[in-house]
Amino acid sequence: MPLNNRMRIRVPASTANLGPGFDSIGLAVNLYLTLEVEQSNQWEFYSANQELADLPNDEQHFIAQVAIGVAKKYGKEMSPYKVKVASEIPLARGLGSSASAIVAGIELADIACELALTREDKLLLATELEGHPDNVGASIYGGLVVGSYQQNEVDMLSFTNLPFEAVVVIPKETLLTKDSRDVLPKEFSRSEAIAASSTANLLVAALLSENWQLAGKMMERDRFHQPYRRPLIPFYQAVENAAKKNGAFGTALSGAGPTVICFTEKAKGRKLAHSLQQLFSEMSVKLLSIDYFGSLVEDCEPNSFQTKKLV
Ligand SMILES: Nc1ncnc2c1ncn2[C@@H]1O[C@H](COP(=O)(O)OP(=O)(O)OP(=O)(O)O)[C@@H](O)[C@H]1O
Ligand SMILES: N[C@@H](CCO)C(=O)O
Repeated sequence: MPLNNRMRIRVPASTANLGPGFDSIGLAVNLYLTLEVEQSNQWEFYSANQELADLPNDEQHFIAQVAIGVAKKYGKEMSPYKVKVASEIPLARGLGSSASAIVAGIELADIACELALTREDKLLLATELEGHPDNVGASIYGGLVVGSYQQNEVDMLSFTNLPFEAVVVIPKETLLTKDSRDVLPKEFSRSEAIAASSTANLLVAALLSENWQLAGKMMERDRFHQPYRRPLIPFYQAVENAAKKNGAFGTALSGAGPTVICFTEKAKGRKLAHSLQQLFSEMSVKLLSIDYFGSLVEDCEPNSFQTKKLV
């Protein structure tokens, strides 16, 4: 369907890795990037979010660039759109903001150019742009995703009905994924690779069999990235200790950080969130549930949220 009327695109945030599942495991959570789009004679971006205020307001906007690039890949020309953006996903904090923007751009190109992309097509396009499938997979499919990106293919499974929830501790400071990847080793020895991948394998088995104690142990045993990134996150240990004392079964760095994510069994998150907010009052503490819908496109009423033009 060509995009003549106003449409809404909604994409969930995501947390990647869950400890040892580096570049492979992702979980969609209930914070959203929402776009209202309608055809226009030029690209225009509007938002009421202060955090998005410094982004370009024209064709240079990241979401426009993604949409234009995807259309081009399919031999189509992307016509310009007026885009209103609302986001609950903090930028560069480890909650998949760039992945959600990539998925939104792909969804926009799909509906605008009638590409009829499948979820698998969107996953491959998004993975090529992001470099790994964990965040984008969760944002597209929803739920818990486990994926592998090799030889220009992405294989992924997604899981629903997961009886756990999460509390995130989000600092004010940003940490760009690029900077947080720069501190990681380029290579691992065979024994390190076996330890790291066996930990990730067992994490998946533990989560899916609801063995929370073992899942938490595997989150802490990550060998791929957390040992190298922890020095960048001075409050990590304090959050982990407090989370354990207050009912979390596991703690991990959310994506590339600096947000720290703590997991509890269902219905135990509220108490944990309350305790962590009291202890870490200078940070934003949020109780999150799992999103099982993934990205959605629907018709919408005009002006369903307030915005102003980006400058
Ligand atoms: N809604 C958005 N619109 C335009 N650009 C965005 C948007 N969200 C994120 N970005 C771009 O992505 C950058 C952040 O990407 P980065 O990969 O560093 O962090 P992240 O995706 O939030 O964290 P992580 O990948 O660890 O989950 C921002 O600085 C901005 O350039
Ligand atoms: N798997 C990625 C997620 C952040 O983009 C990382 O940890 O760097």
